[in-house]
This record gives sequence, C-alpha cells and structure tokens, in this order.
Amino acid sequence: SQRQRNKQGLPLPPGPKGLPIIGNILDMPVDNQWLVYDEWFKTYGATVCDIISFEALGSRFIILGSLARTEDLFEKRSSIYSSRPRMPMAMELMRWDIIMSFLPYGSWWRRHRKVFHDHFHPNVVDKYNPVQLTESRALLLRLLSSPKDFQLQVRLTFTSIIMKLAYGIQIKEKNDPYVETAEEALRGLAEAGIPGRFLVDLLPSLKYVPEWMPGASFKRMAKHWKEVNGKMGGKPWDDVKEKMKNGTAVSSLSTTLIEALPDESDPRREEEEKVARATAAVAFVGGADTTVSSINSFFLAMTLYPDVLKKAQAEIDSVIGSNRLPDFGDRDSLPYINALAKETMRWQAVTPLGVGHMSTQDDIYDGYFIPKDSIILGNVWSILHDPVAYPDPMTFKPDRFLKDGTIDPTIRNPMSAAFGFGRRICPGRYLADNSLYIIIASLVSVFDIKSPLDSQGKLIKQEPRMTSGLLS
Ligand code: HEM
Repeated sequence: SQRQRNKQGLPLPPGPKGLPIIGNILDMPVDNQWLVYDEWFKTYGATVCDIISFEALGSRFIILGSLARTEDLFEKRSSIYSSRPRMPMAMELMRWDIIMSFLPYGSWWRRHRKVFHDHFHPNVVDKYNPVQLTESRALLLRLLSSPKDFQLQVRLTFTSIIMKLAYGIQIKEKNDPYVETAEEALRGLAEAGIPGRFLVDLLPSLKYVPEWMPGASFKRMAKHWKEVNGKMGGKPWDDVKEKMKNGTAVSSLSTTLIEALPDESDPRREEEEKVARATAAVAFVGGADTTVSSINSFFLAMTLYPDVLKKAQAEIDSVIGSNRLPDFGDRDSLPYINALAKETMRWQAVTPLGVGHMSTQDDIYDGYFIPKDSIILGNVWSILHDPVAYPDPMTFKPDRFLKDGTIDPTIRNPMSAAFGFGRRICPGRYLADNSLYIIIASLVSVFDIKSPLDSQGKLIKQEPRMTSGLLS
C-alpha cells in the first residue's frame, strides 16, 4: 500500500501483513510480547532478521532485535530516535507528563535529565551507599523473622531506600500513606505504560469522549490516577519544605534541591521548582518497582540453581569470613558476586522491551524506510539472550562473565541493553547497580534460599514464568 513505501520506493522493515485499517491489531500479542517478537524475527525475514515492523491502528511499530540495530538507531542517530510516543492516556489524561521518563525529546526534558544526572552520576552515587547499606541489613533482619514474605520485604527495602534518599522520610512498615499513594500511581502506570493498551492511545480523539459514555471507563480511571499522581509528587515535597521551615528536615535529595532553588520572589522560581519536585518524584517512579523485579528474579534463580548459591557463599566465606557482613568496600574483591549480579540483570530482563522511543523525522536506514512518529522498541530480551554473546542463554550461569577468577571485560555487559538505550538510557542505573550488589552480597552471606516444601516434605519445583507489562 501507499503507506508501506516512501518516495524512493524503499520498503518498511518486514513484518506481519495485517488487514486494512486496523493493521496488525489482531496479531498484536497481549502476553510476553518480547517472546512473540523474538519469533517474528525468524518468521518474517528472508533469513533470521533483527528488525521487524507492523502497524496497529495507525501507529507504526519498529522492533529492533540486536545490539547492532539499537546502536545504529538509538545511539548513532540519537537526534531523531530519542523522543517518546504520545501516549494520550498516560500523558494527557493521567498527567504523567510531570515525569521526565515520558517527556518528548527537547529542552524541557533536557532540563529534567540534567538535574537528575547531577545527583545520580557514577561519581556522586556513592553518597547513597550508607542508606543502601542500612536498608539491606534491615532486610536481613526482617527476612529472619518472616522469610515467607520475602517479596513484600524486598519491596519495602527499595521503597525505604528511595524515600529516604529522595525525601529523608522514614516510611512505616505497614500502611504508609506515602507508599500507598505512590504504589497506586505506579499501578496506573503499569496499565497505561504499554503502547496500545488503551484504545485512546491509538485513536487520540477518543480523549474527548465524555466520562459518562458507555465504554469511557478509561476516562474515569484516568481521572482517579491523575489525582493520585498529583499527590505522589506534591505531598512529600511539601512536607519536606514544611520541615525545612521548622528546622526538622533530614537532609536528602529534596533538601539539596530546595536549597539550590532561586528565591521565592525570583521569576524563575516556579519552573525551577517544578523540575526539582519532578526529579525527586521520578526517583520513586523509576527506582522502586524496577529493582524489586530484579531481586525477585535473583530469588527465583537461587531456587533453581543451588550450586550458584553455594559458590557465592563460598566466595563470601573465603574473602570476608563469618565475623562481619559484606559492605561496599568489598565489592572489588568479590568477582563471583559481581558476576551473579550481572547474570541476574541478563537472565530475566526487568523491562524486556525497554521503554518505547519515538522517531521525530522520516529516515532511511539500511535500505528501509522508517517513517516519522514510529514507535521504536529495542527487544532487550532478545539482545540479552543472543546465543553468540551469551552461549546457552536460557541457563543462569554467572561464570559466563568470569575468566581466571576476575570479570572478563570481553563479555558483553548486560547494562548495554538492560537499562535501555541512547540518550534516554536509564539515568538511575548506577544506583540500581549498587543496590543490587549490596543486597545480593548481604543475602547470600547469611541465608540459604530454597523452594518451599510440599506436604510430603519435598521441594516444590519452581518455574521461571514472567508477568507481562512495561515491567516484567
Ligand atoms: C533494575 C533496575 C532498573 C531498570 C531495569 C531500569 C530500566 C530503565 C529503562 C529500560 C528505561 C528507559 C530507557 C530508554 O528509554 O531507552 C529507564 C529510564 C529511566 N529510569 Fe530506570 N531502571 C532501573 C532503575 C532505576 C532507578 C533506581 C532509577 C532512579 C533512581 C531510575 C530512573 C529512571 C529514569 C528517571 C528514567 C527516564 C529517563 C529518560 O526518559 O530520559 N531507574 N529505566
């Protein structure tokens, strides 16, 4: 059809044909999409290919299946592949546009990104180590008394880390009002964050239908989540300001940001404060659920690969002994633990399709036409299961990253895909990496991790099955 080719007659990348008007909406997978797209790489290319495309209700999707492709587009051509899909549901109705992660590429996004970077780049991120250390030890204690709740406990750990470093707030273990608000907001995001999940994202004019119309339940959902979002960013920030006034604030990212703001009377104040407030809030949005998911995968891996756990424990025993717990100073002398953390990020990707980028110009790439406004997804799962880079990719094998007892720099670091790509790559990845290290090291130093037992006392075999969504 007309849309399939540009003026020079170049084709779009291959993909399922689809029907007129609705395109490939019927083919669009609802579950574990990354696996289906991984299959499509084999189905639609002349040989196995690593770029496919399809259309769903007017949106052009391009899926990239190799690091070579993501580097070509997200890095080498980053000036046109760094925006975000429009997402009317999340951005315009639920007002997630306060959060940097979803802003279109441009100067407003860049201001947010710079402030965030100032507080989380590799040379400053160690200032959060004390909070991470305290919270990982608190996790050990809680697990000792209620090991069955490990998922809850891990979640509490990350929430505590983020709330402390962002706002200096010590959260309550149960029914904390800040946490409840933020988690409700994140539930909305998980629903709305997937391109195509809500019809209004594919047909933006639907956003004008009145709330009472049959089928407009998305408008009522959006209204609720919009209120929750406002509270998530506003409440803790205002509380910190209040505490600073009466001298009771604990120093945190927020106090630092507030101190650096221009005076209340300065005309720049309002905008600067908006950016600062969003910076603290985005730490929670980006930093809570993501790292939880990777630690959950770690627990699963330990139940499936007991020898890995034994090896990790042996390393801790020989390097640290049994009189103290590991800390950040030990990191360089624990290569196996470092490899274990890397393999955790590789084996089950937290964001198996990354976060969608949007192209902002028509482009010609490798003989293909890539139209402006395409949604480009890097298939993180495919890249991290590339059998050439990672032989036997489905197996959990930290040793793949080691050579002669140290980390082998020739093995591709999962960070090259696990945190997304190009100018939008996750700016919280150094914080996440530190959290992952200290929690894994602390857990293996004191606990065995095994599957639960059935009524006959036999281990119940675990299966790696992942949930679908923006975060898996
Ligand atoms: C295991 C942990 C994490 C994973 C797997 C992860 C993954 C990602 C991915 C895939 C993206 C999108 C990149 C792209 O568009 O190509 C992203 C963006 C982002 N992440 Fe993370 N992340 C993690 C932890 C964190 C933490 C701890 C923070 C904050 C403290 C954070 C803050 C952000 C922010 C602010 C963005 C938006 C960047 C932008 O749009 O410019 N993330 N993350």
